[in-house]
Amino acid sequence: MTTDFYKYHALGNDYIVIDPNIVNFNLSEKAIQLICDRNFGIGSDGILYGPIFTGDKIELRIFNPDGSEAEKSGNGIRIFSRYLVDAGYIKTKTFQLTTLGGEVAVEVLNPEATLFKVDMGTVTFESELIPVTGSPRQTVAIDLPVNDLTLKATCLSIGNPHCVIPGSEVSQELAVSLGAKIENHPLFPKRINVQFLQVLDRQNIQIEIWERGAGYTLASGSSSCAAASAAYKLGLVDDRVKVHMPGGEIDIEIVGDRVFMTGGVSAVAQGEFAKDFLSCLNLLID
Ligand SMILES: N[C@@H](CCC[C@H](N)C(=O)O)C(=O)O
Repeated sequence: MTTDFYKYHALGNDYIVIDPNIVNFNLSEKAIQLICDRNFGIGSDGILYGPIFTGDKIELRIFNPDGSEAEKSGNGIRIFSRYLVDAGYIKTKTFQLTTLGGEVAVEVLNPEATLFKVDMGTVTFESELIPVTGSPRQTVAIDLPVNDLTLKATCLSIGNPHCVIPGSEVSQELAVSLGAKIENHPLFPKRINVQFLQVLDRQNIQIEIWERGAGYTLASGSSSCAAASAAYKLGLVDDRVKVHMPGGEIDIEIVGDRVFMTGGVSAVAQGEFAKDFLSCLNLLID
């Protein structure tokens, strides 16, 4: 059997790895949508396409299930790092990856390669860099009108854009009812990932997530970095925070404007595309 794809999850946030060094496969928007479809395809919260070797860099491309390309993904980076170790590309404890959202530094924390620490890069609250429309400003506790509510949102970029909304309680219902409206709000020209944040104490936060291009997900690494950074900026938490999500927990450390994320990865499956499925995919490729 040849292996066309690998599937992993990080706290229930599942990704399919497609390695262009193995599969010569043109990933059109429609092909991505079909592969990620939970009824007509394999099903996942996204596709990790790589490694792409350019000079001494290892590039990773990250796709959402709607076919859009994301600049960064925290769980995606840990999953892809696990794949690089599993596939024998990486034999060192530390290495760098290049994403559209910048360079990240990865550390493999255990011999089984199930736990990773990632330097996710720097956070910015500057509206032009996220981006958020309107006059250039720091987007900390800004008004966000949605339906007949005016929410208080803190927006930031850690390579990809996030909008964090603190509240006294969070739930899946809240994320599902407001997520798509906020993702596609006119304030956010590149759309946005949304986190509903409840501060449990100064070292623990709970979040519910609505991901740009993916919808409701059980966990998100960049969302964990964003929610912890927003809570820290608002003075609600310390610089080390455990982020609780429906799928599990991630540890975040904030050092100046840099954010470090520590969390696990689990392998799920590896497999071959069936002939029927390949014919469907071929029809979707130009
Ligand atoms: N699940 C991810 C985030 C994936 C990208 C995101 N949907 C976007 O469009 O920016 C994570 O773990 O960070």
